[in-house]
Amino acid sequence: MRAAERAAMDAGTSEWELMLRAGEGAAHYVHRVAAGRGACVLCGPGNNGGDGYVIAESLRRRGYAVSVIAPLEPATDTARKARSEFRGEVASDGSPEGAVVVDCLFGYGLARRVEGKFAGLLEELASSDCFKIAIDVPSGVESDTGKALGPLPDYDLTLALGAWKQAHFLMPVMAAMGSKRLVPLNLPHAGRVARLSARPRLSAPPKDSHKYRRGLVAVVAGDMPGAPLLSCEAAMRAGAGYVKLMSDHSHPDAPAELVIEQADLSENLSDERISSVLVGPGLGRSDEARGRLCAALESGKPCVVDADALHLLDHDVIEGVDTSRIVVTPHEGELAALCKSFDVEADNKLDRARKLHDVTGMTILAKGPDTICVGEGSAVFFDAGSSWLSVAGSGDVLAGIIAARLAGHGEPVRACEEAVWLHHEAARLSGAAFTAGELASSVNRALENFL
Ligand SMILES: NC(=O)C1=CN([C@@H]2O[C@H](COP(=O)(O)OP(=O)(O)OC[C@H]3O[C@@H](n4cnc5c(N)ncnc54)[C@H](OP(=O)(O)O)[C@@H]3O)[C@@H](O)[C@H]2O)[C@@H](O)CC1
Ligand SMILES: [K+]
Repeated sequence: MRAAERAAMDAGTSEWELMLRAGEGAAHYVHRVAAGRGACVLCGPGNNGGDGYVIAESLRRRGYAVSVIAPLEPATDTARKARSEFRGEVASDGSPEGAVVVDCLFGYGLARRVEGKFAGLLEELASSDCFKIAIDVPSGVESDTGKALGPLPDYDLTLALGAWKQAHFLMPVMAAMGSKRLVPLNLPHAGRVARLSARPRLSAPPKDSHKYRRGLVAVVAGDMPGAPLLSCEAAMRAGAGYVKLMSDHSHPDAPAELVIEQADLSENLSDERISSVLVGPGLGRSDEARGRLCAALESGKPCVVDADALHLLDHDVIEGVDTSRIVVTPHEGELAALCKSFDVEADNKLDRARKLHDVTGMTILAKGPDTICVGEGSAVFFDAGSSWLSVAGSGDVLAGIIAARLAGHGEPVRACEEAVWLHHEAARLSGAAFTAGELASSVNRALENFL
């Protein structure tokens, strides 16, 4: 964000102009929700506070009763200019009062724990029943990592300025931001920025399609039959033309359309019509399971590695394998296990996923309420899906969807993005307290909504 702002300034746009765009753009939203009711703006010493004075002046000109509380005088030239342009009163003390309170204490310049008067204001805000708006990011939050450095009220609305910051899509702060909106500043993009996954557009199979062209997914099963069946169901409903279950067990509950292949796994996986392989759900963690994982990876096909298989992955297992074709789908505990196996250390989820990708070359879909995908290109973030997705078998369904999308086009990051959207949409269609089986059977209806 700083680089983008610097580039805009080097190209002739002043910092003041950027602050006006930010403040006026945000004021527009504040005006819409305040709808004439009294507003209070909390201003910090940096440019986030500067935005606050611009917002306050914009509201004042619209006829609002606006109060401003600023515990410290502005510390930057641009914030001082914003302060001098505000024609209303500024108090250094007081309580946030008014139907709407706008929090401009700190933005991405927050550098240490919030204490003293600033912490007091955020605590009062937290216990108030006003409508709470955070400008850029909630003021007690480190914008790169989402780490809380101070009190974190439950906001109703967060207005990101110019671009999304990583904290907008990371837990636990993501859950405290309320609705999120982006105020455009018309900045050029610069450097490695956070990318929010855009709603994908999927297409129906072409007129001359046949089952292999749509993709043949091989699901490698192990000791436990239930999980891979969920993955198969999801893969069939996520657009794959053909799904085979590679299993040495009998599956009396398997649907008639699922082909089950037994015996020599490596031989079966050498079928050149297979376009992706999923291994992990129900695999177990025995030596035999490890052998099946190796067979899946050695097939050279694009491969989704999930669940038990994540505990078996290490440097030896991926030795000589083209890891750019591998997608791993760890939840928090599995991510920690993978980091241990590959000697990766980092103190937050995003950095763990990034480093794991750098060390292994695999695409990492780090699951959770704040799912992140790190593969080729910049990290991809997602808006939260239904919290009902926290149910056993939900990951098996997601893995099956990824395998189906991967079978269709072979692009790991794209497959992950499409799958997360389909998974969220299937959850939305399934309502409350659904089972993983119901989730899997909603995937084709979800797909229909992206055509
Ligand atoms: N640059 C641009 O072009 C544009 C930027 N824009 C806006 O600027 C925001 C970034 O502004 P910023 O860099 O001035 O940082 P900001 O978040 O206001 O805070 C820094 C100040 O707080 C202080 N401080 C830090 N931690 C503290 C603590 N715990 N407790 C107490 N004090 C603490 C710190 O003091 P210091 O650490 O230097 O002692 C410094 O004085 C950005 O989020 C967006 O809203 C938009 O207007 C668009 C144009
Ligand atoms: K803020």
